Amino acid sequence: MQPSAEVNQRIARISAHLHPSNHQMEESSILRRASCRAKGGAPGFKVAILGAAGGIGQPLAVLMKMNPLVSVLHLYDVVNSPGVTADVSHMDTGAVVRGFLGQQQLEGALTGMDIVIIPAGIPRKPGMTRDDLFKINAGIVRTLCEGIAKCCPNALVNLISNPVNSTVPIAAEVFKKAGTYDPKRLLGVTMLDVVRANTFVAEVLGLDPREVDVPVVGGHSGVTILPLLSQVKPPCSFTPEETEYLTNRIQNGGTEVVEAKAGTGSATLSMAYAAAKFADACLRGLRGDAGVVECSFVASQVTELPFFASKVRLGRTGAEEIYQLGPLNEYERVGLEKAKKELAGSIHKGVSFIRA
Ligand SMILES: NC(=O)C1=CN([C@@H]2O[C@H](COP(=O)(O)OP(=O)(O)OC[C@H]3O[C@@H](n4cnc5c(N)ncnc54)[C@H](O)[C@@H]3O)[C@@H](O)[C@H]2O)C=CC1
Ligand SMILES: O=C([O-])CC(=O)C(=O)O
Repeated sequence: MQPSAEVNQRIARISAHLHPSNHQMEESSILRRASCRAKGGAPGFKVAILGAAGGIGQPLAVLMKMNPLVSVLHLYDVVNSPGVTADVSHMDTGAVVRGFLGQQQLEGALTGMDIVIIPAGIPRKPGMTRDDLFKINAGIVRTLCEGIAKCCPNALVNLISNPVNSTVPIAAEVFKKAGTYDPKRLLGVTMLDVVRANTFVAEVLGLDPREVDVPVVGGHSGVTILPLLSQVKPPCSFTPEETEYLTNRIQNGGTEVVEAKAGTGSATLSMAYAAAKFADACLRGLRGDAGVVECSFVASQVTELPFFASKVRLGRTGAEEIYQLGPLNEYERVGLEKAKKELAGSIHKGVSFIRA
């Protein structure tokens, strides 16, 4: 017996879905959406990941697909996004997943998004500083932010690509140029420093890391990463040796992973966890939850520098309140001066990249 026209159509649809060529990908996801009942109607937020096929992007896509606050998840990359999308889309969680490949699909990836998370760009190899990534990643961030300014100017941007101390100022300048800049909506992701600090401090204190809260301020590179160990919760004290050990370990956590990975990349799994934790905080803020506070590298008046990482309260419009640093001890005051000196140069480098 010959299959009916309807069955043939259904088979063709399934086949396009399972084997999407790069060009077919968007078309097949449109067919898929048209053929599914009641999908995409769930309440929730729309999230895009740019660089979704990378070391951070892939596990982050899994974690965001698991987040019940996400109703639509767009996965964009310049390579391999069809495979990652097909894979993640099979998870039986609520979010509808759509894939986008290459610059010509950037608009589709961004239109209508509430949050855009950016882990696009090259990672470090042993012997490199984060600033060594500037040459390549600055241009990538500029292009992606031009897309955001055009397609979703009101989205919250979670910027992960290094060097964060320069890429956040780059993004700000792109948005200013486009006339869409809202400092509350541009958030440099420094959450991994907090995640590491909580873990290392908990180890020293013999506590569960989930009970520990360490504010980490400044920026996201070397001495600009400044853990405020005098403000750890639950309240505790450290010997000078413990303070020195913890500060160094937190500041060099990224390098520890880069060296252990021996040329194959930098932190991806812990970073995906940290990025998902931060994005979840942003989503809860957007939903209107009270008291959502995390550290982030943002436009700031906490110091004389135009950008600085500190605790921020996340709300319906982004970083709605930026907290002062609070009382610092002598060790932290010296650290703050070192951090500001290096940060000033990195911020200037980012700003000049767009203004020059
Ligand atoms: N903020 C933080 O705490 C951390 C930041 N990072 C940074 O995150 C970035 C990504 O790291 P990994 O995922 O390990 O690198 P990766 O190389 O594994 O992945 C990067 C992805 O970006 C994609 N990509 C490149 N150009 C693109 C473009 N124009 N548009 C969209 N996608 C593009 C690549 O195709 C690749 O799939 C690096 O710059 C790294 O230094 C890494 C760890 C922590
Ligand atoms: O160290 C790197 O290059 C990646 C990174 O930012 C981190 O792990 O904190």
